Amino acid sequence: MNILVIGKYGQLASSLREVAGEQADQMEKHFWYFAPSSELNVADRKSVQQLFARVCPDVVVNTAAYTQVDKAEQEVELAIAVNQLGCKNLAIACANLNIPLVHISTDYVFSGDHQSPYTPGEKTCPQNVYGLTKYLGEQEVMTYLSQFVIIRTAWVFSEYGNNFVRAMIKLARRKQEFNVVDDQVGNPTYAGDLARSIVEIIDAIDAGEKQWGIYHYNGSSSTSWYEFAREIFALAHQHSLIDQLPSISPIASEDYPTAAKRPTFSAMCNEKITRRWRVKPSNWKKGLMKVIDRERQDI
Ligand SMILES: NC(=O)C1=CN([C@@H]2O[C@H](COP(=O)(O)OP(=O)(O)OC[C@H]3O[C@@H](n4cnc5c(N)ncnc54)[C@H](OP(=O)(O)O)[C@@H]3O)[C@@H](O)[C@H]2O)C=CC1
Ligand SMILES: Cc1cn([C@H]2C[C@H](O)[C@@H](COP(=O)(O)OP(=O)(O)O[C@H]3O[C@@H](C)C(=O)[C@@H](O)[C@H]3O)O2)c(=O)[nH]c1=O
Repeated sequence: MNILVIGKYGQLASSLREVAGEQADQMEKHFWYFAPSSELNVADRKSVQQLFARVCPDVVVNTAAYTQVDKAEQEVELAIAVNQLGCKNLAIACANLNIPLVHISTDYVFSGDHQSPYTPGEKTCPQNVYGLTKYLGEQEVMTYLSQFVIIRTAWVFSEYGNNFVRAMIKLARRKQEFNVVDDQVGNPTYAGDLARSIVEIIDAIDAGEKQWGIYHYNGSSSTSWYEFAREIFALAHQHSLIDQLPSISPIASEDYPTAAKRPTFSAMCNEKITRRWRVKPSNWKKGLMKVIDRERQDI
């Protein structure tokens, strides 16, 4: 199959390149084309159509998004252009070619007032601009296309780009004391696991499977940002990535003011995606170890 991935240097796109590159059979079975933002602006309908005409994809994976949660509160138009209009352009281009779109969305479409993991059919109620624009992007995909797999994921981290794990490690090298919020709970997701699952879903689509719909994919257990930070530091210290364990204090969200409000609880249920597409949920603790290993190699 000709697989067109929208995005090349973002963290999920980088993990997809690594996973696809690692598996010899992937390179034999499929042709992977990764389009960076310098080549394709998803908000520009004409350039989307031109790229599709050139690559002639059999399936498209959209990893591109405006992902700066706090900045989105100011840059509303840009967030809408990428996260909503971009999805509309991709969905229409896929519909014209009669091909499926695998699109990535977020746990931030939910309000966070739940006590048990959100299932894909549950009511959405975004609390911030980023979450709202991602929700609107989902709606565009469902309006213009019938063949889609929307994968909502959460708290993604990896060896690449900016993410909470790498930010914490950087912070620990500069500061010995800081505060981390303890009243926001979610399921971290290792981008390498999500990438592997996307590859498996593409293989299943190639084999004729058509379970179109919305799915949730995140880590198999929940934690707070504070507890997550503690695990990051414990492992980083144990494996000599940082010299000293920093002292971190758990705080309430109201004591860590941010431009965007975040959901207090956004754990999502993996049951539907594991049953229908037979993928494994992310083992984020193993993923964390891989990121720490890579950081050590890079010292
Ligand atoms: N990071 C997280 O914690 C989470 C992310 N998600 C979702 O997962 C997906 C992947 O996120 P992640 O890899 O972390 O995000 P990144 O911010 O690391 O990467 C975003 C990507 O979007 C591309 N991009 C941005 N603007 C445009 C544009 N106008 N046209 C084309 N491409 C553009 C960038 O291009 P380039 O490659 O050139 O830099 C980059 O590849 C996104 O849909 C995001 O909403 C969901 C939940 C959690
Ligand atoms: C750096 C830092 C953050 N925090 C808090 C702020 C926030 O509530 C929480 C997480 O911060 P971040 O800004 O790294 O995470 P955030 O950008 O909110 O992460 C989100 O990104 C988007 C793209 C998604 O789709 C979500 O699933 C989620 O992963 O940690 C602290 O409490 N102390 C700190 O020192």
